[in-house]
Amino acid sequence: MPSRFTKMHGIGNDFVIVDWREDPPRVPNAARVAALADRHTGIGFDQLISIEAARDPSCAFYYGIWNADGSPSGQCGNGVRCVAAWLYRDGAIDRNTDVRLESPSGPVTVRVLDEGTVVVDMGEPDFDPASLPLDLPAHATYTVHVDGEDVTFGAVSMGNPHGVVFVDDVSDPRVDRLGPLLTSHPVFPEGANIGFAQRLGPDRIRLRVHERGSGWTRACGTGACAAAAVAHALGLAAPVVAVELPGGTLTIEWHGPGRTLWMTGPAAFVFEGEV
Ligand SMILES: N[C@@H](CCC[C@H](N)C(=O)O)C(=O)O
Repeated sequence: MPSRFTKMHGIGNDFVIVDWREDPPRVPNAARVAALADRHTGIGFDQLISIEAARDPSCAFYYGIWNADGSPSGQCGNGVRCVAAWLYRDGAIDRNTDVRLESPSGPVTVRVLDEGTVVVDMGEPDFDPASLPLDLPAHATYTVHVDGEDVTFGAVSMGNPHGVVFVDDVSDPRVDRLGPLLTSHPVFPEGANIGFAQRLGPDRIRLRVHERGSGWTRACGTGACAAAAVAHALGLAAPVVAVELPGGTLTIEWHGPGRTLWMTGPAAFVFEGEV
């Protein structure tokens, strides 16, 4: 792994970004990633993100994503905004211009509005259980038995797996208990990111996300997309929703099946480093 990195965050979901554009594709050692992610003895981050040469010729660059435990992911909403801001600062892409970037789960389109704000076309939310994967027959919502209680959730893939549980209050201790249990529930054979969504009105959701491979994070971009998409599909949300996470707010716009979903939010530089 090259020693230089950029520390960034998207509303408190923090990343180490590494520039591997000149290097052949590689998979970092999971134990090494976990050691670097350690907040006491490493750099500390929720995800490691590499910027690499695109494999798909229709895309400008590829980005790889690894969680704090070293496991790979297919998508990262806050991360892709940071990748776009990094590429803009580097002079590799222009502002106010649509640029296709390749994630492990396929292309997304980013537009840097200024160095601190990025709009992303995240593609169409995929409610097919096989896409997560989720080992249950397709339905609007699913109910599983967890720790002595029945828990109902909606499920969607945003390029990575999400379960969304609607709750009266995201600060309820029940949320802290259920998050890790649902993330590793056997109905999700590859694990899942679990969002707990408190509906504040048709255009506002408060959300906390327990992320697969990284635990509770201050924000999860794909989690915000998933919560807005599930809420819209259940008739609980308008097409444009402000999703309040502990670290800040994202704007999510989705007009329903057949349409792609847009996420708008900030990307911030923290420091440059070397290990
Ligand atoms: N923080 C991310 C999601 C990162 C990946 C996730 N933990 C997974 O394993 O799928 C975001 O902003 O979307």
